[in-house]
Amino acid sequence: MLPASMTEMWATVGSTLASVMFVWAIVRQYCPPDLRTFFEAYTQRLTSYFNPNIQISFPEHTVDRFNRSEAFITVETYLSANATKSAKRLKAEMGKDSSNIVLSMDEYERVTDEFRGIKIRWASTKATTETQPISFLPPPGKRFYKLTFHKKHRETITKSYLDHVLKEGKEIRVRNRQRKLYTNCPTEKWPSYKQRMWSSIVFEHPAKFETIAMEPEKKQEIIDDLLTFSKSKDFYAKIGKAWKRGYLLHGPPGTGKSSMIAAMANLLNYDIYDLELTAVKDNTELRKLLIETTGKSIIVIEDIDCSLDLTGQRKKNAEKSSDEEEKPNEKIAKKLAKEEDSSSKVTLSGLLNFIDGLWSSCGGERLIVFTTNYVEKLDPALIRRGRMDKHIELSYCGFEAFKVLARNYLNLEMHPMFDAIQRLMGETKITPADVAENLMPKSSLDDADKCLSKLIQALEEAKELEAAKKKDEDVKENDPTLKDPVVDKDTENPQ
Ligand SMILES: Nc1ncnc2c1ncn2[C@@H]1O[C@H](COP(=O)(O)OP(=O)(O)OP(=O)(O)O)[C@@H](O)[C@H]1O
Ligand SMILES: [Mg+2]
Repeated sequence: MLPASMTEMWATVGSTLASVMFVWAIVRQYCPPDLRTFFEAYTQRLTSYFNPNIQISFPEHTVDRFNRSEAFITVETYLSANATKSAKRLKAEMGKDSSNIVLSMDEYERVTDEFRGIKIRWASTKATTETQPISFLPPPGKRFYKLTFHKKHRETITKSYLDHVLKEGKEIRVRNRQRKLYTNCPTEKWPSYKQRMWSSIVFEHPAKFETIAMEPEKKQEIIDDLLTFSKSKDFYAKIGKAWKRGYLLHGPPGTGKSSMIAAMANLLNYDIYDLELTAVKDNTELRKLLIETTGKSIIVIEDIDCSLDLTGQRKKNAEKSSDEEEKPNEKIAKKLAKEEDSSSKVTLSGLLNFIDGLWSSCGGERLIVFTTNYVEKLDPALIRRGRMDKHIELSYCGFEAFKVLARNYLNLEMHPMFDAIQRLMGETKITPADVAENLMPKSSLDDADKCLSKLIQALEEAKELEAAKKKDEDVKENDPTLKDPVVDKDTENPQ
């Protein structure tokens, strides 16, 4: 039992505390705001004098209050991945694609993190804001994360730990984000505020480098090239070059150019901007589109030879013919050509600027990929190294490429029919798309033998067709009377 004097003392302490709190409540309510702020600031200074800890807070909303602060989101991501392992109260929210649940620290929860042996405390707090005027904006500084550490670690925390949190948080965000496939909207719709320059869907193409059929060494070379590029931020900065790289994929139809672009995006975790050049009005619009793209992306222009008159030849010829005598039909044709021309005025120089002009450096970490079936038609300026740094030829299916397809489609490593296929592939040309189509089982009764027989049959047919064509050409070669009349397309009369 406590002695009487002790009991009395506790009673006095208790009643004094109650009185102080009562008086403080009165002061808080009736004290003029200026005086109250003065008191609070003074108390803060007094406590911080004795408190050995330092606090850094990351408020959710920045001054403009519309956007969530980047720092807050990054810290939130970092903590969701790292600290939620130890937190006892978690908050569950639906992920962006509504297919997964994202966990984060609940409000007023605390967790500890460790960095180079230093203990760091994180708390998720909510500021109790005074009554707000009616506003459509989110209340200022509503939620924030608070980082607390001992003042002797100030240097390490502010210099190294915060960098580590931001870097890791950003990496997790990139890993978790949903990738998008963008396409440019027709320019006449831009002024509408609802219409964006790029519209997007979620990018979920299953192509991977493992499923692309090509020689293993060539494939490895491309993978190494891409991975080296994605890790070369500092190197590009050192050599004074914008962090971007151009790829030209060329080859006959059905050899895997589009599939390779999807595989590239999946390998590097990049978005794809599929640029439809014919829908772009002029060079200025092209530049605007470029500015709207983000980093970690692949800008694709498919069939570049069809998108533009990039050879610079045809127009010159057309101009030349205008000096000569004009027939009525020619006049109409020219008028039509002019009208067509006004729909897209993107020029070769505009495109070159798009690739490596000053504007192209904004954003960084971008691949620019052109595809074409006819590389020889392109202007050499467009595809010179430095613009299109790496030229990749995707060609007809070789035996090594066939083995990749056989593994993917039929789960086959070896088969007695492989020898016949290898021989035939040496004698004739077939695209990977045709091989893939033959290897694809069409019913539950189609087994490996049936699919391989179908492929052999297709190869034999292709071989016969090629032989017949060659024979035809040889006959024409030896008999000049059978040769086709030579037609110059550029000067051809459009009658
Ligand atoms: N190298 C390849 N590896 C695996 N599959 C391939 C390959 N090439 C073609 N295919 C198959 O053929 C289909 C068509 O290929 P893809 O669209 O990539 O060809 P492309 O070269 O882009 O043709 P185009 O020049 O006509 O655009 C793909 O869906 C894929 O299944
Ligand atoms: Mg394609």
